[in-house]
Amino acid sequence: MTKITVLGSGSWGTVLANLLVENGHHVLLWGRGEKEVQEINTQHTNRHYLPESTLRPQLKATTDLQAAIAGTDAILFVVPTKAIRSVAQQVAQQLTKVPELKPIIITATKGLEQHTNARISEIISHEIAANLRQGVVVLSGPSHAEEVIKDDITTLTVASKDVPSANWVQKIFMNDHFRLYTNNDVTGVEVGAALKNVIAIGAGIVHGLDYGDNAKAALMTRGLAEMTRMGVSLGADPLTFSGLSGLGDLIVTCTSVHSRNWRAGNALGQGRKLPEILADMGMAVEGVYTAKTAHDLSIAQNIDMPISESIYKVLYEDADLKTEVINIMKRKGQSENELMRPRLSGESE
Ligand SMILES: NC(=O)c1ccc[n+]([C@@H]2O[C@H](COP(=O)([O-])OP(=O)(O)OC[C@H]3O[C@@H](n4cnc5c(N)ncnc54)[C@H](O)[C@@H]3O)[C@@H](O)[C@H]2O)c1
Ligand SMILES: O=P(O)(O)OC[C@H](O)CO
Repeated sequence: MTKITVLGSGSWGTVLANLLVENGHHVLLWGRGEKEVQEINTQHTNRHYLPESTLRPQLKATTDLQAAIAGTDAILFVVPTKAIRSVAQQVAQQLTKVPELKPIIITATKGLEQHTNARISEIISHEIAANLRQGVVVLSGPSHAEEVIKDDITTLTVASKDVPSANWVQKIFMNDHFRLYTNNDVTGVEVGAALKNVIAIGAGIVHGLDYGDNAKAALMTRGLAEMTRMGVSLGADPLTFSGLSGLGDLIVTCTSVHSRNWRAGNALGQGRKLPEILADMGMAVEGVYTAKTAHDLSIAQNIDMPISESIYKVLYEDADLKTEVINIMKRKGQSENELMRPRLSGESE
């Protein structure tokens, strides 16, 4: 039987662990909260993150990282972006004690690290030396935990430069309601996954401000153009952005009430303040964090990202929402044919 370690007992980690149990694998879920781990083991629930769901009784959780990793075939990271590096360092410490283990590493986290602008697979590959593991595989796509836990139909992308590792991950996750496609464009998949969260905050803002469907379609389409521009500047294939990890995830995150990013934006549009929104959410809202990285990256790469930049200003500079919308509309006329438009210094965003 395949043994899989899942790191992060929040919404997505718990649901992916539960799905792997459903597929017949031996799964150990590692969490940092003793109470949460006890609840999963004894009541088969995780009420803070999944209030209405019951988990499979075979799913076991632990706070002991060494025990979670012992004898494992694969380690799946599902902690928020800001925790990835420190958790990867802890994992590397454990793997050094058992160098013969060499698990496949998987990540389902969506973000870009602040200050370094690094993608999740880059952080993990750097912190866990290649001699301690097999390939690093990225799992991404339109997938809300709230629907996967109900066995609703979901499709994802598994991206890796290591084809055997990607094929292995595709196989362990697939079943009649969970379908995966492989992709070798790791950069495109990870950049799309991270940047769509920023655009989803914008989609929530537009809804909260009571703009119509035209505005929502415009935001998603021009947001996708920004995501693609940035991805291509970092070496991604533009076609990846039409796939599940790009357009697919953008659609679900910009239109679903399950989305934490959309809900945060919607609350901002209705006039609530960010600290209060985040405190009430009690779950990762990755787009808030990624908006800062997108801002830094757009300067570093000299890439024009007016929508993401406006969202950054709303989040970090307390900019007025309606003024930002009007400023985007009043920008100089552009051609839709242009893929790589540089950031124009001094232009009003
Ligand atoms: N929720 C979803 O439907 C969903 C779907 C696809 C991808 N994702 C991505 O998965 C990642 C996790 O999201 P989530 O929704 O599960 O978040 P969440 O807020 O529901 O859970 C995060 C979990 O990580 C734990 N954690 C935080 N910092 C930690 C640390 N330093 N060490 C150990 N554990 C730590 C928290 O205690 C919590 O259990 C995010 O990048 C998100 O974008 C989420
Ligand atoms: O709830 P969100 O906004 O974090 O989005 C979750 C997933 O990324 C959707 O695919």
